[in-house]
Amino acid sequence: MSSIPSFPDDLAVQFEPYLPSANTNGFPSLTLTFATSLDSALSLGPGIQTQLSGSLTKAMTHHIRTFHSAILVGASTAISDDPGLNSRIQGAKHQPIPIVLDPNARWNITESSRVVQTAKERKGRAPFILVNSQNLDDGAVVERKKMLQNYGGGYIGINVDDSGRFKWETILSMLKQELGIESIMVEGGGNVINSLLEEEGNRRFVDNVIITIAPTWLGKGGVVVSPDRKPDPKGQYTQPRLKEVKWIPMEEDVVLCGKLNASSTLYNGP
Ligand SMILES: NC(=O)C1=CN([C@@H]2O[C@H](COP(=O)(O)OP(=O)(O)OC[C@H]3O[C@@H](n4cnc5c(N)ncnc54)[C@H](OP(=O)(O)O)[C@@H]3O)[C@@H](O)[C@H]2O)C=CC1
Ligand SMILES: Nc1nc(O)c(N)c(N[C@@H]2O[C@H](COP(=O)(O)O)[C@@H](O)[C@H]2O)n1
Repeated sequence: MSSIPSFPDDLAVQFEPYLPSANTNGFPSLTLTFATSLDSALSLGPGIQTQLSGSLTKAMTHHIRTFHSAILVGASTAISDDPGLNSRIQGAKHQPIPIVLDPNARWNITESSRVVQTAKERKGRAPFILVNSQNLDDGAVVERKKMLQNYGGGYIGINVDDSGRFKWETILSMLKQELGIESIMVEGGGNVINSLLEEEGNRRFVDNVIITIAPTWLGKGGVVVSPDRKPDPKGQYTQPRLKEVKWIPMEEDVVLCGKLNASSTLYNGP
C-alpha cells in the first residue's frame, strides 16, 4: 500500500469546523464520511469496490482519519473491500482503531487480511469486530479472536435486537466505555449509513458529515445512500437536512461538509 502525499494546509484548515470535538451527550463524536456518485451510489453493486474519490479527496479522507479514535464499517464492506482502515497520509501522527459490525461473524479475517497486515507492519491498528454475543463461543470466532489479540484487536459480543441488529446507542456507549473511543468516523457501506439516517433516534448521534461527490453516475443497481422514510400521522415527512453547510471543490470532486445532530426539514406528503 503506497503512502499518500500530505494534505495541503490551506485545504486542511477548511475542514477544522467539522472535526470531532468533545461531546456533552455521553457518546463519542460521530463523523459520517463517504464518497458518492451523482446518483447517490457508493459502489457499482454489493461486493464491488468502486474508486470514486480522486487523488486529492482520497488524501482528505486519510487526513480526516487521523483525527478520529476509530473508523467503523459494516461486514459487507470488510468482506468486499479487504480494506486497510488506517491512514496512509505522509507523517500520520495517529492511527484510528478499525471497528467492524459483523453480528453473524461472516468476515473470515485472517493473517493475510489487509487490516491485519497493516497492524503487523505497525502502519495501523488491529480491528475490533462486533458480533452477536451468541456467536462469541463459535469455534471460528474463538480462533480469529486469538489471532487478533496477538496484534491488540479482538471480538466483542453485543446483544442484537429482534431484527438481528445492534442498536446504535449500544454500539456507541460500548465503544466509549470498553475501548475509550471518543470519536468515530463511520465510512459505510450503504446499509450502515442508511440505518444511521433513517431513524430520528439515530440521526442525533451524527455530529459531522463530510461527503465526497464524484462527477459520475454509476447507474441502477448500485449500493445507494437513500434511507427509508416514514410519514407521521399527518402524512408529513421529517427528513434529515444538514446545517452549517460548506461546499469545497477539490480537483474534479466537490466535498460537502455539514452538521446534522437530528437537524431536519418537514416535507408535506403527496
Ligand atoms: N464509496 C464509499 O465511500 C464506500 C463504499 N463502500 C461500498 O459499499 C458496499 C457495501 O455496502 P453494503 O452492501 O450496504 O454493506 P455494509 O458495509 O453496510 O454492511 C452491511 C452489513 O453490516 C452489518 N450491519 C450493518 N448495520 C448493523 C447494525 N446496526 N447492527 C449489526 N450489524 C450491522 C450487517 O451484517 P449481517 O448481514 O451479517 O447482519 C449488514 O448486512 C461495498 O461495495 C463497498 O465497496 C463502503 C464504504 C464506503
Ligand atoms: N473515501 C472513499 N472514496 C472511495 O472512492 C471509496 N471507494 C471509499 N471506500 C472506503 O474506503 C475503504 C477502503 O480504503 P482503505 O483500504 O481503508 O484505505 C473502504 O472499505 C470504504 O470504507 N472511500
